[in-house]
Amino acid sequence: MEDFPCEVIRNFSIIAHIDHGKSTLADRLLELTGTITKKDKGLNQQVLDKLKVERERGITGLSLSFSMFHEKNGTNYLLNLIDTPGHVDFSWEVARSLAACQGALLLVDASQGVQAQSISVFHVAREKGLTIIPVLNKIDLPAAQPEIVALQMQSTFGIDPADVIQISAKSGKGVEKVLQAIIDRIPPPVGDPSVPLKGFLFDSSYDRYRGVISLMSIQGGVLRKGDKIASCHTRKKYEVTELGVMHPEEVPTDCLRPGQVGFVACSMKESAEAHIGDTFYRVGHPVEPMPGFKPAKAMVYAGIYPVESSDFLKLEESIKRLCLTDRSVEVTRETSSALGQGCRLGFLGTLHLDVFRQRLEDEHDANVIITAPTVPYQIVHRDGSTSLVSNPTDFPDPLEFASGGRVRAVLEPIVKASIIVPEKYFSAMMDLCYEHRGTDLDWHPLDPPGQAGAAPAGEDSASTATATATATTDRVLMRATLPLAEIVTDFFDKLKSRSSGFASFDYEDAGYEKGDLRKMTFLLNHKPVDALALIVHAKAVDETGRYWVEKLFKIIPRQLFEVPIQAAVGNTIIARRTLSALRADVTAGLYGGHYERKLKHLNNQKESKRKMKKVGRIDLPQEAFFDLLSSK
Ligand SMILES: Nc1nc2c(ncn2[C@@H]2O[C@H](COP(=O)(O)OP(=O)(O)OP(=O)(O)O)[C@@H](O)[C@H]2O)c(=O)[nH]1
Repeated sequence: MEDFPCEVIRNFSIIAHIDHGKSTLADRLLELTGTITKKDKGLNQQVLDKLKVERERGITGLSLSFSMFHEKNGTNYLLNLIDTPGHVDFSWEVARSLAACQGALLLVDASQGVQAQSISVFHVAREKGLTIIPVLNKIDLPAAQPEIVALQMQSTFGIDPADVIQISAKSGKGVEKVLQAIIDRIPPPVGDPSVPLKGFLFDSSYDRYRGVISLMSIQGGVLRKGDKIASCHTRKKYEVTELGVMHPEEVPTDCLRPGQVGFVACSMKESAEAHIGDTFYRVGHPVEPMPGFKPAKAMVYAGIYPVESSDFLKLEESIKRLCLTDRSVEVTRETSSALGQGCRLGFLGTLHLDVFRQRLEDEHDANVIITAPTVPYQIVHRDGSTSLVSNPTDFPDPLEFASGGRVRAVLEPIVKASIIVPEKYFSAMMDLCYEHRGTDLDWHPLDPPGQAGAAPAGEDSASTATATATATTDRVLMRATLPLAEIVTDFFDKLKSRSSGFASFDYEDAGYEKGDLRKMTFLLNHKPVDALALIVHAKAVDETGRYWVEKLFKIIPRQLFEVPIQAAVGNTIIARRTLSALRADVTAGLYGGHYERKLKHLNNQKESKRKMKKVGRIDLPQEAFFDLLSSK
């Protein structure tokens, strides 16, 4: 690695909206630099496919970060592609991993145009001061409109259309120019080998035998096998057992030098110890950590319970195992009187939750009930202290807000959302934002005047041409401030269905704001069911109460006695329905003449029902909760 000083190194990332061709371009670059030869292409294609599947499912599977060697005009360059996570839930991690780069390829699909995530990743890259190389992909598609999309990039990002490189990552056309631009336009990293070691952790994966494998970028000093290093964040110490470059598989090296990027194995046992954005130093030689480090924070919480209560220990074991490979899930045990033992899990977002559930079901064969997702609320107490509440059952009751109560206010997380949509769906999107307590709504046209809009995100190439033809209107970029709680349920589904799939959406964290919120409880036969408690905005109390009571009414099986189903806020009942009793037909077989006997039977039945009501509680099967919480 001594042969590669900073001047011949380029560290870059590919940033793009989902499906715009990031992996395909990475694959082409590997091929063009001979990292994957045509001969073993088949084998490596499998490696890439496996990576992709892993990434789609596990999110933290293996990274697509690689080192490539490329000779140009007699100089041997070391090009490091640094992968960034591809979903909005991880936008904060994207920002961290970009800190290891000096440049980024901004990849935009020429048939779909600039999308919401293209804009957010562009801004992150620009804030980091990276050199941005605009690349238009998929120019081979009949629906591609490279000139129009280049103008869109000009009006949205201020990019000179002359700087835009047009490629087809699929066929390889134009990809050579991308390689040239990486060398010509991206500045080399700076770093001094003689200063104390400073390693920046930008990604990690998990290996069953070796524990956590970190990907690090060396900012200063030299890292060698056997070195004792420590984390600035946790202060934990480790010994480097293996290190090297990803080419594209692990290739051990003697050392990693400034500006270089590689893998480091150092007996780190759990993924949770590998914090993206953490800085490592040589034990005894502390350094100033890279700026702006914050550990990943969970934004969506949900309780997870086994459908069969007796499966709890098995479920807990499965959750623990999955957490070994996913550093960002928070886990605590919780008990519900309705559902028994379970775990409360914190996720980065709802997609993260879905992926986790999917993995539990697929890889661990678990059958689980997941409670409604909740965001973390900040409770401001009268004595000035604050606490976070992420479980509706811990949310203060209305009495506690009253004068003399312990709570002064509740703050809820809010986000700044961006939506890109053809103008004809604009008013539907505005309504959607207002329905979800959107404020500060602001918009402006995205496409230069008179240009046709592009195809909906996610369309496959075959239908892209038709889709482009239908979207004849210009597109607008809308921005709004929304409470996070409003977008963790069905916001995204509504956004897609009300825009016929044309809207793209992204959001970023925007801190906390005061919210007028209430804890809603549901009572079955006058008993509150903890697993169903919700936190609801004051204005939505009536509607939400009625909706859930109706849903419960449909799902709960009738009992031998009457069951009132109620929604309540504090002591106030918001909605009620009553399940009538199943009437066992004790008089069947008795006919007309025996009137007195019939009456006697009916009276007996009434008496026994009264008894049942007194002792009556509902034994809701877990499956009923499953139906209730998994249906929309
Ligand atoms: N026609 C055409 N299709 C392409 C091109 N580049 C990529 N694709 C296709 O576009 C789809 C998405 O490409 P990927 O490389 O998986 O996109 P990605 O950005 O890595 O996707 P995510 O990892 O899901 O964000 C795939 O079906 C590719 O085959 C291209 O230049 N032309």
